Amino acid sequence: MTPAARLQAAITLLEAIGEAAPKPADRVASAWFKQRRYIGSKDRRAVSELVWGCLRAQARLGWWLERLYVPDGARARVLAFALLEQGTSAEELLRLLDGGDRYGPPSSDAAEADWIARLAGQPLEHAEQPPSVALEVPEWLLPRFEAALGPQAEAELRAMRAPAEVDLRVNRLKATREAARNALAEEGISTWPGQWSPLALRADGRRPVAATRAFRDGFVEVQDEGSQLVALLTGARPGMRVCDFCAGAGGKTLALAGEMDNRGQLVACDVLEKRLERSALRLRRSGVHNATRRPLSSERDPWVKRHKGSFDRVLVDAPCSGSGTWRRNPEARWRFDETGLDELLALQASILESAARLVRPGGRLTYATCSLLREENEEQVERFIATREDFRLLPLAELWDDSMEGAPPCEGPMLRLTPAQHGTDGFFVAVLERAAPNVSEPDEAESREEEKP
Ligand SMILES: C[S@@+](CC[C@H](N)C(=O)[O-])C[C@H]1O[C@@H](n2cnc3c(N)ncnc32)[C@H](O)[C@@H]1O
Repeated sequence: MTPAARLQAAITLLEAIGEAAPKPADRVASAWFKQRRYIGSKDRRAVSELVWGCLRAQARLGWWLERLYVPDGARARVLAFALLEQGTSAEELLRLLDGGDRYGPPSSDAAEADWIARLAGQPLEHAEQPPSVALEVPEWLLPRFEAALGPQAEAELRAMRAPAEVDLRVNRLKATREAARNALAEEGISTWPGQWSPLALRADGRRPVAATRAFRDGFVEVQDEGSQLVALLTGARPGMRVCDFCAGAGGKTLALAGEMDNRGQLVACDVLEKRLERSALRLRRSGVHNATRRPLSSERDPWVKRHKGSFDRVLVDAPCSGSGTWRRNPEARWRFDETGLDELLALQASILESAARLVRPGGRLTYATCSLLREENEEQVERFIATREDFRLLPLAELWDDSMEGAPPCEGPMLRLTPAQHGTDGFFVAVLERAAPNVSEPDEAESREEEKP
């Protein structure tokens, strides 16, 4: 592809992402590239870099376009990004636009040539941008980040603007970390051990791991190191009965299965059956034999009542704002509002309350999110404990020693991981233990009501 054709491809893809909202950008992009198999890997990387650059700089680009009275759109954004962040000069850009390349963008008019000349040489981040623009965070959310992260908020939000590393989790059922690392190296993929998880490998990210034999043979899965820690801290062990209550496409189910060494029972639940189905192939590839999938009508599905008190471990990887994963899904930050957050908070509380019923006395309930907001994390757990005398928070340091080497990365009973501090996506984990019998569940009466026809 010529540089001009790459520009045009980026404009078209950015437009497609905008039109397909709220569909996640990575899904739109992968379908878009699939329909254009003639685009080679180098060009694909260059186009993606432009598009993801624009998504990461959404607010700052918008600020610049508004300042120069430029009508907003995919073309303006891609061109502005090339000028502001990629160091393309105005002359170079105009040469590309006006060079008559049949696969390039249509040539520029006088108004466009004028703003291109004025924008060239400016920095993407400007001292006059308000903090929410410079830090790429919706204005209403900034105070919540500050409340959660204190003086670290700015550093974390800056870290969240950058792309994430490619993390892999070694599948214990098929390989050791060393064996997986060697297998990947033989296929030209360099990796190095992660900092926290004993199963983590960090890849250089320039070659697609999913195309390797090591991946197809189930030696590794792509999974952020923070997500690996959530699964490890759940403390699933061979022979246990384990429920992954919000299993989605099975990212953590796979990790739990590895910890169980294929022994015991693992049940993956979710309200989205299609998402749950996507885990089937991954479970097969990973050689997991002890997992079943259980679609739920809601968190209060009668299945929960029927299986109350029967699981040693229950993981609630709750639906959340995803505010810890903006490095991977930069567009997600603009796609939810205060009402959406309030709805999520109510859902999280309800899921936690219902999933808690599944835990046997002496068993554990793990609550996790990929959010950094206190409302979704510490406050949910504190509210739950305040109403449930039969659950107590387990100290993280103890749980950490059971599964990890080295000191835990934070103090206190709950774990919060952040991109700037830990090099992972933002995650939150709290593990609660259910007391021995004779403390009755407060919602027993209510759940009996539910079962009436
Ligand atoms: C953070 S995602 C789970 C990601 C998954 N555990 C993984 O590691 O790949 C949260 C999941 O909760 C599911 N969910 C939403 N509402 C639910 C409910 N009421 N009961 C159970 N699961 C629910 C969503 O469909 C979504 O798949």
